[in-house]
Amino acid sequence: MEKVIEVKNISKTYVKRKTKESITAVNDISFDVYRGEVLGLLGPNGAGKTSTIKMICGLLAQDQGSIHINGMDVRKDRLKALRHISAVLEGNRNLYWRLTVRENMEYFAGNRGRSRREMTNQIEKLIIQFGLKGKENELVNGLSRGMQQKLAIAVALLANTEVILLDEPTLGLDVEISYELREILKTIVKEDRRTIIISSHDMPVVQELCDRVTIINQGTVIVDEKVNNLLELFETRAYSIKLGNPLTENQESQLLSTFPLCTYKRGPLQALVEVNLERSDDIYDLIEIFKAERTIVESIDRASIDFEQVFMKVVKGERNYAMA
Ligand SMILES: Nc1ncnc2c1ncn2[C@@H]1O[C@H](COP(=O)(O)OP(=O)(O)OP(=O)(O)O)[C@@H](O)[C@H]1O
Repeated sequence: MEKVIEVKNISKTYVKRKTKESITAVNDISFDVYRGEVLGLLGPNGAGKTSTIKMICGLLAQDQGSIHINGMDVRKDRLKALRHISAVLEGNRNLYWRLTVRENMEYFAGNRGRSRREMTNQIEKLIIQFGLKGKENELVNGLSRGMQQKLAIAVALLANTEVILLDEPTLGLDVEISYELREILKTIVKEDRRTIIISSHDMPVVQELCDRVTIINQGTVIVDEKVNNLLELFETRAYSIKLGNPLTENQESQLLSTFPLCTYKRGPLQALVEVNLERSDDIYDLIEIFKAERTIVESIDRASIDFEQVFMKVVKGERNYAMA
């Protein structure tokens, strides 16, 4: 597969003006994005996602390292490289507030070698796809936040660039709009096969849309893996164990010290342990804890897991999330 975006060893340190304190937001990050791939750029607050996206679209200069888009250096060949990118950044909408929905679309579609008819057809298609029908002649100013966000993404698509960067596309939207946007993006991803980077805290969006994720924490990459592989890996390790009698206090504290990320739910007569067994030997440690007080194990089942749980486990630093 052909690399469209190549991020090599980039770093960025900010120096606070008042205190002169320096903050390393990005520390030697590298990753590639291949043609037609949807990459999720994830990480907890302050991990360095927005800084990374801003460097990719040339809004922020890295201190070290290089970024190439279709082989063009974003710093040295800036204009040529940026011709391939459209970005929707958080809180920085690519829209004119005093123009209507349709005027914005027509303005940003530009010509880009397309005939007027072709452009009008694409605008019509996006108006329907993004649920903007009936709003075409309204000023952006008066639209709801969800509508503005949908229009911002539609406008980014209209530029017909190969690369689209979406920073937190569903942030601050209510559940319904967020779901609707996710479904629209799903169709676009399937139909268009553009190369997309999505930075998001919205794990259902990531699970549904992304082929691969790069997870960063404190400015460095901690995981770069296909979404399905990560889910599979954690699924094969997640167990749900039903106990016929609750654990003693001593057993409970041993369980939580051996498996700090497990959950223990105690009922009056029964109990449930949900645990991730990272190494095959872990099962023996677990059984030893139950055996010590002759606890009845009623069943051991594989637990289902979603991407939100995978993300939390990776970020909280389970001992070994690398692929076996
Ligand atoms: N202009 C700036 N000046 C000083 N520090 C900054 C600046 N921009 C970002 N930072 C700091 O750099 C670190 C990384 O910030 P960045 O916005 O890239 O992270 P993020 O992963 O996008 O976070 P979030 O999910 O909260 O948006 C944070 O500690 C942030 O406070």
